[in-house]
Amino acid sequence: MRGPTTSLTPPADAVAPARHSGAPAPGEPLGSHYDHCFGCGGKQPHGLHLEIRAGEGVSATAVLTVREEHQGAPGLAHGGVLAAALDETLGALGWMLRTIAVTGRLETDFVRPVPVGTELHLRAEVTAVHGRKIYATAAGRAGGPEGPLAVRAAALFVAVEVEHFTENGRDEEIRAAMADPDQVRVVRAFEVNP
Ligand SMILES: CCCCCCCCCCCCCCCC(=O)SCCNC(=O)CCNC(=O)[C@H](O)C(C)(C)COP(=O)(O)OP(=O)(O)OC[C@H]1O[C@@H](n2cnc3c(N)ncnc32)[C@H](O)[C@@H]1OP(=O)(O)O
Repeated sequence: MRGPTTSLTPPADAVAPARHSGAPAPGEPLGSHYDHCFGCGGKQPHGLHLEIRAGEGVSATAVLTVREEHQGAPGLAHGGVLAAALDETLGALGWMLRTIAVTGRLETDFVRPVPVGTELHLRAEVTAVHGRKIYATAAGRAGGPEGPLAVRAAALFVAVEVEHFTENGRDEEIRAAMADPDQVRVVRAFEVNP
């Protein structure tokens, strides 16, 4: 039996990504997809609280300020926290395509250590689309958008229906999410994909 293709190189017949006509203008916040999300949720006390903004084309940006609670070694960020920030910024690209998509594969290179207090400037972009598969890359630079490269990632996201969440999530949270008009608006925004 054949498993999933794990290559992060788009196939030859992949197409260029198309920015959705309803995507926010470059610089505008994309908003959180879920209040309790570890990456972007405003109501998640343990979260990264990333405010992700639309970029040019099919790209997005965010700034992670590395805090004490993000440490993995004395004074240095934990790699898993940095990978989560990359994953979240990449995940927000779904807003630019108006497609609900989840991470299938995330490959991360940790290029240099990231001290507590660093402002890590993240930028993610979709590079290609092949059916349900969305190929994307991301980078995190220390101190500014042109600062030294600290982390980078290549990823494959897979487009899913809202049932991916309703059929797999815990009932309690699903019920609460579907009773929240703001959350329903988020889902509707994704469903309108002409
Ligand atoms: C009610 C509330 C609503 C809330 C509304 C919120 C909306 C906005 C949510 C946004 C959220 C973002 C948040 C941050 C990003 C995360 O962190 S997402 C969380 C982490 N990711 C996950 O939990 C995903 C878990 N994995 C899965 O569910 C399934 O494996 C997947 C990824 C959906 C794929 O399963 P599938 O749908 O059965 O697809 P499948 O047919 O196996 O594969 C389709 C294609 O993808 C390829 N593929 C699949 N997996 C892989 C892989 N790992 N590597 C390479 N290729 C792969 C296959 O080879 C296949 O390719 P082709 O044969 O078509 O060429």
